[in-house]
This record gives sequence, structure tokens and C-alpha cells, in this order.
Amino acid sequence: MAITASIGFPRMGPRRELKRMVEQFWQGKIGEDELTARAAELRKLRWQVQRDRGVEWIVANDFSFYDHVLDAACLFQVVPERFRGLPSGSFEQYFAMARGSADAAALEMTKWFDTNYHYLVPELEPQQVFALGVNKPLNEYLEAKALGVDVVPQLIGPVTFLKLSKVVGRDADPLSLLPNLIPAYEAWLASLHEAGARWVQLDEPALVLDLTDAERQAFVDAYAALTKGPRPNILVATYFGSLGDNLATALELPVEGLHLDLVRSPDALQQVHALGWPKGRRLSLGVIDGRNVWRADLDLAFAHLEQGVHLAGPEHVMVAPSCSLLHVPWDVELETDMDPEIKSWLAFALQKLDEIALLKRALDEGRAAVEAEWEANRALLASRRASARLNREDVRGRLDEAKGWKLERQSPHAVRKEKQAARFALPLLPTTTIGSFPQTQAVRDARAKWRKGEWTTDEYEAYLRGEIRRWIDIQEDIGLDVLVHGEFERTDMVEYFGEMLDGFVFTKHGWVQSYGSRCVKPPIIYGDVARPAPMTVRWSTYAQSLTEKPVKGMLTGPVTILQWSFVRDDIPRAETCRQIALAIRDEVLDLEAAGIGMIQIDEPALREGLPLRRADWEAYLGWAVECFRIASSGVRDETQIHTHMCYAEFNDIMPAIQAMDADVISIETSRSHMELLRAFEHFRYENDIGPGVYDIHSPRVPSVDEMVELLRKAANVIRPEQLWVNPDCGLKTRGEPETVAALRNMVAAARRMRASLSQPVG
Ligand SMILES: CN1c2c(nc(N)[nH]c2=O)NC[C@@H]1CNc1ccc(C(=O)N[C@@H](CCC(=O)N[C@@H](CCC(=O)N[C@@H](CCC(=O)O)C(=O)O)C(=O)O)C(=O)O)cc1
Ligand SMILES: N[C@@H](CCS)C(=O)O
Ligand SMILES: [Zn+2]
Repeated sequence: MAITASIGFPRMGPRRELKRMVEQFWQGKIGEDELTARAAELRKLRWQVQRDRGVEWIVANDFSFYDHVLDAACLFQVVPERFRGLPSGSFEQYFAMARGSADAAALEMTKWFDTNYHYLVPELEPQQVFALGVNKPLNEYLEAKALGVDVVPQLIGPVTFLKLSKVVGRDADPLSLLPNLIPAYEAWLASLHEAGARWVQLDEPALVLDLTDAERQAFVDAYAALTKGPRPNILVATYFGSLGDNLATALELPVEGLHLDLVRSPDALQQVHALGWPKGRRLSLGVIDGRNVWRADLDLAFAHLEQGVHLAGPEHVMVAPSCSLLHVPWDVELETDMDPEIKSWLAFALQKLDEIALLKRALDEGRAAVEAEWEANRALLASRRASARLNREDVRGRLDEAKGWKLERQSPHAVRKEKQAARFALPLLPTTTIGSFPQTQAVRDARAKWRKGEWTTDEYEAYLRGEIRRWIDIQEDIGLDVLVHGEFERTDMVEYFGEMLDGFVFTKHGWVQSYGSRCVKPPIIYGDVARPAPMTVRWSTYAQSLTEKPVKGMLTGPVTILQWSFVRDDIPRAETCRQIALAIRDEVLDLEAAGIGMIQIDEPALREGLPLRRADWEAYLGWAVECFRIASSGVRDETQIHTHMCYAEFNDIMPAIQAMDADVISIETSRSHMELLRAFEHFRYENDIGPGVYDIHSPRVPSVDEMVELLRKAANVIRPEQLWVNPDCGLKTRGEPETVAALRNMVAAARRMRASLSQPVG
């Protein structure tokens, strides 16, 4: 009998219950007891929902108050010195590590593989000691057991944990700390064994990355050591790609099960077959896409399962999603207003569990037993493929035409820089922000009233204009050089454009966790993309009409719109991206024609979209840069194109960033104390650049001294005449007083730095 599995479930709950309780706790509206009780209720709901849908392998510890990598750090007492004064294992310490406190900066946050989920980077000391702390996975296991649900404790595996960590204060490989870490994992396994757990799931997605021989050896050593003592059975979960040259290592590990992502790696079972599947081991087959929202092709999934059964035997096969369902929304049935035809093509987490249960029945009882459901699935897939709503002649025609375009600005950057300097007359080290200002409760309430019909569109838009006016005044008062309108009209930088472009459908409840309590509602691209009308021009021109200073037009770039949407799986991603790029190009040209002199095209997801394997980079970067250039290259020399990226390791993609040829790029660097600028030591970047001088994820107001220090570091690798001064990212998540205070300090820091640069040396 095959086993149904979920390997990880969305955390937030159907109505984002987790977000609400955590934010209420932060605001002091509820205390620890209520937070703890409500969290237990939510965990119960999540387990029950999975059990009721027929899932047998349900995991514990996929719940987290903020992030599962932070949880693992806390489990092994990896607490940086600056937080040790806070009560060990307390909510206070935990949330301070996540969000920072008045006197301690938060842990660095970065992308979880190629997803839009962000984890906190554990900080290890060169001689880090690991010890088992509050045993959250064990506690959750016992909690489920008391509810009568048999769950599998899950945890990030030791090698992936170290690979995602950083050693502070020394350029050391975190994997060198493996011998220190293993005893703590052993103690953890022993604790679960003692409590009666039969299995654990150790997630090792690092196995899909390019690994060195030493890293592969680290897996071998780690699991040889881990499997010595008393312990539950171990299933190693890999996802987000193919194991490729790491497959032999994975098969060699002395564990009892392995999970493979067959959506991203459809050939995986042929490769396993070639090497031989170890007899008696459990094979978990990730056949349902955990990264997208389309109904599965059950015939395809079933073919994989049959192959899996052939390799491992029916009693050893698990039917599973490709990865944790963390990355998809909860339930498509909550979308009562969605176009019914498109809705019928979709499967969110709950529907994916149904698909898994159906596949199990087909395996166990034979396909004939589920004929009706099977035929219904085939019919839906066929209706989607044949739908006239997918393809548009006009869009395809424009794409063909664009193939002949040169995609170059009129002049090289040096020439443009002179023309733009004459047009804008900015000081050295110009100050600006990344685009958004606080999306306060008042802004959201205004939007909610308009959505509910309590406010007319005129009333809502008058409110937005009022906010823009207020913030233009604030920015002038602070003394910023280049202003923004504040993005108050946007729910989210991708969802907003998705709602205005053809070919997209959007949800009301399709929330996916992005980091901590913050969620996004990725739009769904189901057909060819086109722009029916200008999208941002009236907001930008209104803001520009209020000030003599330049106001940047603010757009989301094609790669980011693609990356942060659920995309169609019937045409290549690159093709959809080119369609979006043409739509953004039209918007850029309309902004320029309306007199907007600076236009920012944000591409924060460009780095995130980089394939996990280096061999695939060139092809991706080729079309990603091409799309940025489709969007940006049509303007005059005097129009200044900005771009912005956050959460990125830039070293790898410097040539691509240069090839984008934006006049100015702002990047996130402050959280890593400008470490990210190392890329610029080795690569001579020609255009202008604004390395972020303060972290926008923390409510902490950075001091002038701190920011001057960061600017000094930046000036060591970037020529002052190239340097801009800005925060790491947009300020939408911040409160107003701290934003104003931080920006005042930032402007003071820029002024002090300008003064010191103009002092004669010696
Ligand atoms: C830059 N980032 C982004 C990423 N991905 C995106 N798609 N967008 C991004 O900006 N990835 C990397 C980073 C991640 N950063 C963030 C930062 C902030 C958020 C965030 O604040 N998300 C909000 C949700 C935003 C939103 O859509 N708000 C709506 C209100 C929705 C709502 O709560 N409605 C109420 C009902 C209101 C009523 O009717 O009374 C409800 O549903 O209960 C809005 O502005 O109107 C968040 O709160 O999590 C995300 C990623
Ligand atoms: N312009 C956007 C970029 C976020 S990555 C903002 O400021 O929020
Ligand atoms: Zn950003």
C-alpha cells in the first residue's frame, strides 16, 4: 500500500491566523499565553485538515512563529552574543533575533533557494558550540500525539543547516563546524526515539545544488555519524531540483528513505534506476507541484509512481508533493469570486492533498477504481489546453516584431550620465528611497473601505493623492534629492500590476508566506500578457506636479513580475517574461512622454530566479537581461533608468547586472555590513550604484555614525561620483515616525560624507 505524504504544509492558516496572532503579540494586544494557545489551535487545525484529506505522512515542526531556519538555530542554541542577555528560549529572544531590537540588529535575511520565502541566516562563531535547547519538534510531536495524530517530526538536515549559515568574524567554511553540530543532532534524534517517534524527516535541499567533493563528503560523514545511535528511521527530503551528480551520495547515505522532486527533475527515476535503488528503503515521490497552482496531470504523475513502485515496491512508495506546500495558498474553494473556468484549472494546498489521495487509490486499487475522477481531471486539463483565452495573435505578433529590435540605449552610459547630470543637477552622493512609504493601517483601511463600496473611487483616490502630497512635503522637508510618490495605491508591487494586465487572474485569499508574518498574494498568469491601458502614469505625474525635485516613476520589472507570480506551465517562462517586458516598455514610454525624467524598474527577484545549478545560468541570464532591456531601452538618453535589487548575492551576476545597463542600481547591502560589495572589488561596475545604508526590516532607527561608516566602506570600492545613498529596500513595512527619523539620519550621513570627501587629503 502506497503512503500519502504532505512533507510540509502552509503555516499561516486559511485566514492568515498566524499573521494576526503574531502581529497582535508584537503590538502588545495579546500576551504569551494567548499566543501559545492560539498557535496550538492552528497546529491542530493544520494536522486535522491533512488527516481528514487522507494524508498519512503528516509532519510536525513545519509550523513556525517566524522561520524554520531560525527555529533550527534556536533548537541548537545558536544565539549570537548580542541576544544572550535576553531570557534563553523566550519569545523575546526569538523575535529579537528575527526582527532586531533597540540595540541589536536582526539576523540577516535571505532567499530560501529560488523561492520568494526568506529565511534568517544563523550566525555561527568560529568555535561554535551546539547544544540541544528547547525541543520544539519533540514538543509538537507530543502535542499531535495527544490529539491522536501520528506525525513525523521534521527538521532541516545538518548539512543544509550549515550551508545556509555563516561564520562571523572569520572567513571560515560553516561546514567545518559539522563535527561540533552532529552530537546535537544525535541528542535530538535520541530524544525523539525515546518519545516513540518511528520516523523523522530531515530536509536536505542542499543536495540539489552544485556541491564540491568535500561537501558531498560532509553528507556522507554527517549521516554515518547520525545513524550510529538509537534513533527513529530517517527520511532525507530533497527538493527544488535534480540531484544529478549528488544522487550517488544521496543513495549511499545509510538512511531509511529519500524524497525526490519529480516535478523539477522528471528524469530522476531513470537516474535512480541506473544506480540501483537500495532495497527496503522508502521512496518518496514528489509528483504534485508544490511550487505552482495548476491541477496536476494525473497520467504523468501516475507514470512516475508506477516507475517508483517498480523500483522500490508498493509498500515502500510515498505519494507526495514535490516540496513543502508552504509555497502555495491554502484552498482554492475560498475564491468565491474567481472566474469559474480558470478556477477549475487550479489546485491549492488542499486540492493537492486530494490529488495525492486519488493517486494513492489509483495505485492501491487500480486505475479503474477511480475512473470517474480520472476522466474529470483529463477533461479539465483538455479544456485548459484548448481554451481560446490562452493565446493572443496581437501579443504573438508584437513579440515577433521585437525580435528585430536592437535593445540598446541611444548612447553609452558615460554619455547619458553627462546629459542626465545637466538635466537633474544632483549633488554628489544623491539621496533617494526605493519607492514605497509606510503602508499604514490607515492606508489599508482606506483601500478596504473602497473595496467594500463604503468609499467611492473618487473618495479613495482623493485620499491617495492626499498621502502622496503629504509625503512629497515630508521628503522635501527631510532634504532628499530624488523623491518618490510612495506606492500607496499598491497592495503589493507584483499583485498591483497583475491586476491591471491582461492574462492574469488574482485571488482574494491566496496568501503565501514571504517572511515572518508578511505574506504575498501571487497573481496567476494563465494566458498571453498585454497592457490594456497605462497603469502608473497618473500617480507619478501627480507627484511630479507637486515638486521641483525629480520624482522617480516606479515600476516592477518583467522578471520580478514573472518570478513572484504563479506562471503558466504550457509555454516557456522566457516567453511569458518577454510578453510582460513589452507591457512594461509601453508603460516606461508613457511615463517618459508624460515628463517623468527618472524611471525605476525594480528587479528584486532577478537574482532569486537564477537557476540553482550553474550550468543553467547562462540561458536564464540571457533572457532575463534581454527582458529588462526590452522594458528599458526605448527611452531617450536624458531619461534616467533606475533599477533595484534586494536579497541578492551579486558576485555571481555582475556581468549580467552591467549588461542590464540601468543608469543607477540600488541594492541591499546594509544587513551584510556591505559584505555584498565585495563583488565590486573584482568587477569594475561602470554605472551608478546605491548600496543600501540601512536595513528596512527592523524598526530600529540607524544612527548617522553607523550610516557614515557604511558609506565609507562603500566608498572604498565604488568611486564617489558613482555613489548614491538610499535604504536597502522599500519602506512599506515600517511605521511613519521611525521612517522619518531614519531618513533624516540618512540625509545627515550623506551630507557629512559629502563634506569629508570635499576635504583635501592630508
Ligand atoms: C519586496 N518583497 C516582496 C516580495 N514579493 C512580493 N510579491 N512583493 C514584495 O513586495 N518578495 C520579497 C520582499 C518581501 N517583502 C514583503 C514585504 C511586505 C509584505 C507585506 O506587507 N504584505 C502584506 C500584505 C500586503 C497586502 O496586500 N495588503 C492589502 C491588505 C490585505 C489585507 O490584509 N486585507 C484584510 C482585509 C481588509 C478589510 O477588508 O478590512 C484581510 O485580508 O484581512 C492592502 O494593502 O490592501 C502583509 O500584511 O503580509 C510582503 C512581502
Ligand atoms: N519599489 C519597491 C521595491 C521593493 S523590492 C518598494 O519600494 O517597495
Ligand atoms: Zn527591495
